Amino acid sequence: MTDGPMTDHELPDQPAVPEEHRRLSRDLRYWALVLRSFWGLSPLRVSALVVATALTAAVPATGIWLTAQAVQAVVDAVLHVPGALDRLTPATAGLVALAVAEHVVSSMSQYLNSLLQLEFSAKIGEQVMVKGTRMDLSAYENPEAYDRLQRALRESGSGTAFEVFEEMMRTLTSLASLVTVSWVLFTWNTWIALAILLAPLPALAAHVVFSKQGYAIEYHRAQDRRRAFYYQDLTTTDTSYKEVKLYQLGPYFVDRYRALVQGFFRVDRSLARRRHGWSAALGLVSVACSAGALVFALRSTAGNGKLGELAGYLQALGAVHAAATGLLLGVATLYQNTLFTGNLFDYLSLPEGGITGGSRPFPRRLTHGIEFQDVTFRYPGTETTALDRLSCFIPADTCCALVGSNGAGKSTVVKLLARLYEPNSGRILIDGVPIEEYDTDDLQRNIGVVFQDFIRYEMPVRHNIGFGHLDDLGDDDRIRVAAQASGADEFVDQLPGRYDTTLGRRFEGGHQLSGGQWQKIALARAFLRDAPVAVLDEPTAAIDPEAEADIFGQLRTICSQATSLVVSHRFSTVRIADKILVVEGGRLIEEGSHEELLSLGGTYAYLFRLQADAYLPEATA
Ligand SMILES: Nc1ncnc2c1ncn2[C@@H]1O[C@H](COP(=O)(O)OP(=O)(O)OP(=O)(O)O)[C@@H](O)[C@H]1O
Repeated sequence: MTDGPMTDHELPDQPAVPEEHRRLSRDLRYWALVLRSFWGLSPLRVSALVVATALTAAVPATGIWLTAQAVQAVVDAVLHVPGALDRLTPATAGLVALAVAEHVVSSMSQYLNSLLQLEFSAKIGEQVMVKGTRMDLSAYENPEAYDRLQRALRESGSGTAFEVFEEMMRTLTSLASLVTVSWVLFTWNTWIALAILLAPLPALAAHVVFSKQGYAIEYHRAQDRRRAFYYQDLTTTDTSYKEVKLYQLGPYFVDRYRALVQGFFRVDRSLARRRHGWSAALGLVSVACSAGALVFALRSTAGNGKLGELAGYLQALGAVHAAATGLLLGVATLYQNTLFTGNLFDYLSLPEGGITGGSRPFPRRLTHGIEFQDVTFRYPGTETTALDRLSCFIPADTCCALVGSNGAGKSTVVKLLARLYEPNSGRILIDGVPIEEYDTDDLQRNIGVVFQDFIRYEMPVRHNIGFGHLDDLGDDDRIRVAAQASGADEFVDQLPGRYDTTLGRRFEGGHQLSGGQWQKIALARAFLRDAPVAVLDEPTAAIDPEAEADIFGQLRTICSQATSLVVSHRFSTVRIADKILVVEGGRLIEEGSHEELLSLGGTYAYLFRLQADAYLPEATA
């Protein structure tokens, strides 16, 4: 994919709307999903809305008929036709009653609509969140899947699903209005009825065609839109500000953004030109048709003297135009919004968490250990082999270190152990039992992981640590003990609200921490978990040497109570491990204790000496 936006040249004449989206059956499925969602919110309100819709639909035809009756009664009264005034009174009363009823029903519909909209937007946001928690990690790490997720998120906030529901109701109303008005008109004169009914069609056909194209453009633009947002993000967030400023990257990102947005504009402008050109041209055909209907109606009335019907035709011209416009715009908007809403419902109906486990509870303490047997793994959608028949053993109640150069596969080992991915081949055994036999939730509850890119929750310290074990959120003692273990207690005690101080800058009163302090908080979170398996991916990277020494002491304590895996580039951390596993290119190349590996004189010894020399050049000279 190039970095430039889609240009006019790349835009196909017949846009490549994905095949799936062309199918009516698919749209019907989305409509059914929309209806089911709204019905689920409140069957009573939806039923009331359907009744209101039916009543609204009957208004134009009733109005036309009553107007014709009233006008004819007036004409007859002027001509002194007997009984004319008797017909005028009920027709007038009917028109008044109709106006009142229309007002009441329309107010009620608006109220019901706004309630449903509020309920739906609250509910759908929650559903998207819940779904996000149930998706596999691959949905976040694979660009295509991530795009889909972003589109769904956009739809959940944009209200298009509600518009689909609203349009469905409006389309039904317009359709029913057209049918009832046609019925009245056809009873008067077939040709006039046909002319009136067909008049709006040409002008609106263009809208349907161009809505499809509009959608196709947006659909294919998803990546570029995301890129544009990304450039915006880089120039407007606190985390990127310093580097963007000092490297003077601002103008570059603005230029990239501008190039993308101008590309969007060019394509949109071209579409707008064609859309409006065609609409104007076809609109003329509609105007001609309406004029023809008017001429017919006038001539016919001149012949038969039915002025009541003429009044009905004149009113019908407006009513049919409104209903047909409502219908076709409704269908076009419905079509477009259905496609967008499809993103949301497709996402909500994606298969959840392909990684399923068995029912075996995870052991409270390992007795044998963790074993990778010939494990091979490729990230979904890639050809790179991240782990290549990796075999290694982490004995129970020991502290193992995983070392290797960048991209060697260390974090991938952590992800497989935490069941965020499944190996393509090979087995992972925990206490001799294949990992997939354990209940996945239980397994994940029993692994305390500190990821390299741990989360900095912009919430109080208590939550930042308490999230390690939610049940302990209110247990001050346990939270403090965990903070002591990671060395976080010292600076937390200096914070204005201590454990209730909000961290980060996003929210009012927030207190920003240094990188190392955040890391200590993340460690405290893992310590609180008190899990039988502890995995620390670069646990001390941002921590000062003094604190590091303290944390090592704690790590030793943890290691004596849990089976631990420490991923680190710092050999001062690594050397405390009982066993060190050296990986390269996704394979285990060396293993043993620090001393054993040093005497082996292989990769580990080389890397260790490299680092030690950097610290103590004279000592090792
Ligand atoms: N989400 C991903 N999608 C595709 N490939 C990935 C993904 N994450 C890692 N890889 C690839 O898998 C291989 C192993 O990556 P991994 O992150 O496990 O290395 P690592 O040893 O932890 O590296 P580092 O020391 O830099 O953290 C690398 O070739 C990397 O490019």
